[in-house]
Amino acid sequence: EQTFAQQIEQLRQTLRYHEYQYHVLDEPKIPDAEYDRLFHQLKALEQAHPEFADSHSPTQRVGAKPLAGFAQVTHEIPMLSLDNAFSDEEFNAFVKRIQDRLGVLPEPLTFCCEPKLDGLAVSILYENGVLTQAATRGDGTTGEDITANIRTIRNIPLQLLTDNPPARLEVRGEVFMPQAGFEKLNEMALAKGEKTFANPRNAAAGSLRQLDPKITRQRPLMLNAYGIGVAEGVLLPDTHFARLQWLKSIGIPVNKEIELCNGVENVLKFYRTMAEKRPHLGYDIDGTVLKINDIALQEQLGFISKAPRWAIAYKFPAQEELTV
Ligand SMILES: Cc1ccc(Cn2cc(C(N)=O)ccc2=O)c(C)c1
Repeated sequence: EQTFAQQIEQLRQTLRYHEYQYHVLDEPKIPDAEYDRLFHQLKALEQAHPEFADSHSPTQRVGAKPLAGFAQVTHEIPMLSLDNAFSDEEFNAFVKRIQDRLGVLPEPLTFCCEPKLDGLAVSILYENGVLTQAATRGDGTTGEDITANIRTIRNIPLQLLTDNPPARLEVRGEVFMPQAGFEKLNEMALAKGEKTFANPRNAAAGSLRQLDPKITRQRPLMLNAYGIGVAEGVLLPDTHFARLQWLKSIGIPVNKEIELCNGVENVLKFYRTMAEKRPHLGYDIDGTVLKINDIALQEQLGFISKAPRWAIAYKFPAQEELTV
């Protein structure tokens, strides 16, 4: 015979497991209706026993009331934007710059190749395994606190699926609206004489900017993680691809098209394959993101963050140190 507390905790674990199977592995073990039944069973138990309330329960996705405005969040690590390439030649020039900086390496460079989802970049902070804050990218340094809205997105876990969570883990990813959900949303908006959205990206942006989470909750948004910002109390894998696999293993959804490519030819093949897949992915992408997979090499290469691309300091030769 289980106590109510045990029943409630068991249902929470069961729901988290099924959310992982459905949203992260795309391998549901039960029909949607069965998940729905369990979900409402937990809700009823929690309402009957408020002493066991827990804000991280799978039932706690919609905040109480609308916000008056969005607080600001300063990113501990800036969320920088990417340089663009628009041709094979420009990508080759990018690789050559890397090789010149690294010095020619024995084996070909390994790239982690990802589709570039056309949505909004967000930062989601988990402290001791529970979701505590989420923010938009903003200008890269400061974003808006959209925690309440992010909590309503069903494929974002409110709690990481691990027994020993990191003290702090910042997940970075793209929030997007699949095309089918976008079309359904615009149909409903038309039927209600409300404004429609021009494209899924605008619809996602508009949905995340809602002050009332009850509205955001009705929007078909999803997250795909693409990286890690702050990480404390955990030893991360030493390649980007392995880090994404780790995120997936603890319940964070990662795009299934991501793959490793050795050498430039295979990267360009990935780019062409994604161009072919683009019309039937079910969500908008505006290109690919190609990253050096090895973290040590990433750190060796660093960022061109502060330096503007349009200005350069042309210095005089160093003067001989004045000896006194
Ligand atoms: C009514 C209803 C309930 C749940 C879902 C989607 N879904 C399914 C599962 C599942 N099958 O394990 C788990 C989580 C979840 O979000 C839909 C589409 C509709």
